[in-house]
This record gives sequence, structure tokens and C-alpha cells, in this order.
Amino acid sequence: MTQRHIPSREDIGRVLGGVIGAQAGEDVAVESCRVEGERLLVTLSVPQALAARMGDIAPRLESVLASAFPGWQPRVVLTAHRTTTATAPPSRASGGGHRPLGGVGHPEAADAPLLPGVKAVIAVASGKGGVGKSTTAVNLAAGLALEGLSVGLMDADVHGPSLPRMLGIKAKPEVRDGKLIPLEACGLKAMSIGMMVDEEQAMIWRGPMVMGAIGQLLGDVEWGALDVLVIDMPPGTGDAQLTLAKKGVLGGAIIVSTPQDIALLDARRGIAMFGKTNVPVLGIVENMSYFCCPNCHHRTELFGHGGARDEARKLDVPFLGEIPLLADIRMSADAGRPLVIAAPDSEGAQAYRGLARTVAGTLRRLPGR
Ligand SMILES: Nc1ncnc2c1ncn2[C@@H]1O[C@H](COP(=O)(O)OP(=O)(O)OP(=O)(O)O)[C@@H](O)[C@H]1O
Repeated sequence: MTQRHIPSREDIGRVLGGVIGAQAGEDVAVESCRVEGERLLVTLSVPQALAARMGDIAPRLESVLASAFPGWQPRVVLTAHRTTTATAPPSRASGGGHRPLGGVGHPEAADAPLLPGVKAVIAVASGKGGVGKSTTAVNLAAGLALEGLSVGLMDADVHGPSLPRMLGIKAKPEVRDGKLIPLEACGLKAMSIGMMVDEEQAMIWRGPMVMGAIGQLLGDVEWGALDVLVIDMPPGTGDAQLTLAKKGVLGGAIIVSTPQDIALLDARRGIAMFGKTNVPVLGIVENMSYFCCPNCHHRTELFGHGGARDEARKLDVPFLGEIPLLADIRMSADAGRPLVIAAPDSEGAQAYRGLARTVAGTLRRLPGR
């Protein structure tokens, strides 16, 4: 009979941190975690002042734990005997971090920078799902690393994290000194909610949970010194985008679109949102620009061609390049090795390397954070 993994307090703290952090933003801790048969009994201690406000959160925490730790029936109990001390963390008006839950996290000074060692943070976004944003983000990040930059890759697509699969990461991140240590793969430091919960699990998180999870991926991860942190955004213009924009860490955004009008319409919305939140749009990438037959090398423009370039011109944002539609791009992503690493001389890898060189040039011109 296979032994089930019993989640530790740290595991629980990490999973609940995203929820509690945004909901309460105060001194909440995993006091105990016990197993009784199938049941996972979790006691959280919260300051008295907060207990009343958080009274209805337990069922939500239970469902989050149930999807994070399949096979267990979680029961969450809130105890309200801790008082908020004078040294409680300052309010997170600065968009800062989270108080520890089960030892994950760290108190931050109100004006401490969220990512002190990171020179630039860029978001890879799309207005619409399925246009190849994650594939582009992973290959771009690996391409930037090949340009000699130290690169981190953060998966903010908390509803459908695909980064662990695309980088072939199966391990779970360690916690050291209260911080999550990113996993290293393909020359990148990577972190994703998908490393902590199974990719297949439905991530039916609502606004506050998404915001909390993103706060943790930024503030509770030991990113260390990086030239650039690439953030793979969820599609659309929702909570994750707003959270990141509000935290004021984004140095710029790259929009991925296919050449079709419908994708471009959504891309335009994405650009408008970044504009409203004062995040500079560094440019548009056209993905699935054309298909080149591997046998006869005939070029077919399946989704039309040049739409993103025209759109970039109309919107007065740079056009960053075209990525062809190629079977080896998909296969390498599925196999957990981005094409720029798996087949560096291939046509697709060369397209990503060109994109990485253009973006590296743009990064050099970004004002310091
Ligand atoms: N240029 C390309 N050539 C061939 N396949 C591609 C290309 N770009 C992406 N794909 C494939 O298309 C599918 C969707 O890509 P991806 O997951 O990167 O999209 P996405 O925009 O991040 O989707 P979402 O965020 O909605 O999950 C994947 O199977 C991926 O391998």
C-alpha cells in the first residue's frame, strides 16, 4: 500500500498563505496540524481583532487545502487567542509581503523593496488564452539566459500553471530561513504555484486568493540577484494583472498575440490595461506567425500574417518579432525542454534568440527600478 504524504505545517502555510495574506494581511499562523484517519486537522491562530472578520473563511480554506492535498479531508479551526503585538508588521499599503504562515514568509518594512536584488521585472501577457504566451515566456527567459543575463521566471498563471511542465520540473521548492527557494532548470530560477499543487487540480481561486498567491510568489521567494525576472501572466486583464501593476514592480510588459483579428482585439485590451496602470508596453510579439512545412519548406500563413506588426504600428508600440508555428516548439514545450535549449540551431530557436536579443536591448534602456 502506498503511503500518503502528510502535509507539514510549512506545506499548509505555503498553500494558505496566498489566501490568508490577502484576506487578513495580519498575524496569522499555522498553530498545529494533526492527522486523524483521512482527516487533516489544521488549527490557525489569528489575532482577536481579526477573528470575527475571518469567521467565514474556514470552508474556503478547507476547499483550498482539499485541492492542494488530494486524498485528505481538511478541517480548519481558527483560534483567536493571539493578540497583535506592537511589533506586528506595518500595513501593506506598499503592496509588500506577507506575515509568515507556518514559517513561510518574512515581515517586511513598509518601504523595503519587494525584490531588492532584481534589476528589472517584465510581464509576458496576452489578452486571450492559448496564443502561446507561456511557451514564449519560457523560451524568451531561456534565450535571455543564453545572452548572459541571470534570469528568473515566475508563473503568475495561478489558474493554469504550466511552467513546471514546460521546464520539466517535478520537485517541490525547499523552504530555507522562511523563504521559498526557486528551482533551477534550463539556466533559470523558476517558481510556480504549480510546483506546490498538482497542475491538473482545478484552480478555482477567486480574487483575494490570486492576489495573495502572487504576493507570495514575489515576496516570499528567495529570488536573489537577477538581471531580469520574467513573469508569465495569466491570460486576460484580471486580478493578477492588477495586483502586479499595483505592487509597482513591473518595469514593462510584452504582449503575445497571434495574427488573427480576434486575438489582436484582446491584445489591444491588454495593452490598454497596462497603459492605465502606467506599465510601459515594451512591444508585441506575433506568435504562430506562419507555418513552414518541415518537408518542402513551403511557408503558409495559417492565421493571416503581419497583423501584430500592423497593430503595433497603429498603437505606436515596438514590434518585437515573429515566431513561426512549428511542431518542434510544441513538442519541446511538452517534453519539458524549451526549444532554445533542446535544439538551439533550429528555425524556432533562432526566432526566440532574436526575440531575446531585442528584449535584452530594451532592458538595457529601461530606467532602473
Ligand atoms: N509557435 C508555436 N508553434 C507551435 N506550437 C505552439 C507555439 N506556441 C505555442 N504553441 C503550443 O500551443 C499551445 C498553447 O501554448 P501556451 O500554453 O504557451 O499558450 P498560453 O497563451 O500560455 O495559454 P494559456 O495561458 O491560456 O494557458 C501549447 O500546446 C504550445 O506548445
